[in-house]
Amino acid sequence: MVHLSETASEVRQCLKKSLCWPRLRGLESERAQIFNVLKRTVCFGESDSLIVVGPKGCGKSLLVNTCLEDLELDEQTAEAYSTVKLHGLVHTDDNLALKDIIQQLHVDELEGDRVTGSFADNLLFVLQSLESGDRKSSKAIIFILDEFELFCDHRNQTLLYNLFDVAQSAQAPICVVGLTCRGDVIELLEKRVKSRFSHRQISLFYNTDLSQRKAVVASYLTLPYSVTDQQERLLPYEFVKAWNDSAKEALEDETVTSLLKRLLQVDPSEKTMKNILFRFACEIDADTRTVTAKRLKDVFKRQINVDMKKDLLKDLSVLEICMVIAMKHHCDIYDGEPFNFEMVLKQYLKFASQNMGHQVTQKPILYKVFERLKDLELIQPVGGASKTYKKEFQLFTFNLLHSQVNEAVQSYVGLPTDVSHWATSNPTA
Ligand SMILES: Nc1ncnc2c1ncn2[C@@H]1O[C@H](COP(=O)(O)OP(=O)(O)OP(=O)(O)O)[C@@H](O)[C@H]1O
Repeated sequence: MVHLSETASEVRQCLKKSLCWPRLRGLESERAQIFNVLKRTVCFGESDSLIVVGPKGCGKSLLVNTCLEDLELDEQTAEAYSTVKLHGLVHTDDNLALKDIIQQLHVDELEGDRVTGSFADNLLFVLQSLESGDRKSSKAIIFILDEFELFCDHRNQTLLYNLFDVAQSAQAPICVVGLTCRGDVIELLEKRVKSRFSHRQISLFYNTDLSQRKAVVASYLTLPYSVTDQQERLLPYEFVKAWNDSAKEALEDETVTSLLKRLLQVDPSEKTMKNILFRFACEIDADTRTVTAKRLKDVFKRQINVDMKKDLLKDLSVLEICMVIAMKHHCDIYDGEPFNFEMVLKQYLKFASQNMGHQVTQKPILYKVFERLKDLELIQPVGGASKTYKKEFQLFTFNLLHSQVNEAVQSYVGLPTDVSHWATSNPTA
């Protein structure tokens, strides 16, 4: 006789397991592309470099880790390479990175030998210490640089320069793979570093298709009929069937669908969605026999209500809110086209001259406000910060939904009435 709490714990475990050990879905061509680059380095000693660019939580790490697993399983490449993983938030300077490279390559005994040489000498010495015979028989090294853009802040970009230099001049068989969220990352590279980079770039995007998102949620909520590991099976077939059927049904619920849609608009990253489902899994108790739409609604609503941007908007000053409204109006008029400070200023002045008369704020102060909104990431530069334009003409995109602005305006305590009227007025009228 199976106890109800044991069933609940088994269900929790199954769901958490599938949430924690994801398998890559789709991205076949990107996977093949990265795998081929890595394989060429490992099998033929062809050094290379590439950067995977995509927004947070879109699957960059999962994609690269899957390619590394593929490499491990491939008979031709197994054990013929070493992997070094560095992270921009951990390896905040090049010496820290070099120390970790030495540790990860298990060549610690070399550390004392070359402490007097330059960084480049030391790095090359470490890489060449793994060589044996000709280039093809040397052990290849795959460098994974997560949060790649942070390595660009290192002094003189020495690590990047040396890694790309080794890769380009084929001094040792290495492949440098950078992972970053910044689409303008190439512009962050110094000229001499940029010229050594292969310019191989792979871009990933969020999948915002609602029916595909539903299928993903369903796959995470589905319990397996057979347990593959050695555990004793506790869940009866009828229970699993009822659970899986109820999950499908709950996902067809109208409110659940609209909540999923809203979440895709607010935060399309799969990471967030998985966090919500993880919470759902944690809350499964002995009374949970099926997936109900009500439970799903509860967890999704809780997450959607924790809208960070909404919280940020709540703390803005009236002037900052005015600039946000001016941006919203610009987007309404020009159909979401990017804007620069001068364009937003024009919208603001149109309103201020009609409603505030003598209180019109000076341009330098408004520019400071604009910069603060940029620092809060409520607006985002198009194509990175360009040095060729004056900063007032740098183009930005609006990172807020109109509904977020409207809600913030409605809930703002003490906002002047003319500002709230302006927020809800039709700018094209
Ligand atoms: N194509 C996909 N297939 C399966 N899972 C995915 C896919 N894309 C994203 N995910 C899920 O999203 C989560 C985040 O993925 P991952 O950590 O690889 O993103 P990332 O782009 O590296 O994020 P960050 O920029 O924050 O480092 C993973 O747990 C993974 O389960």
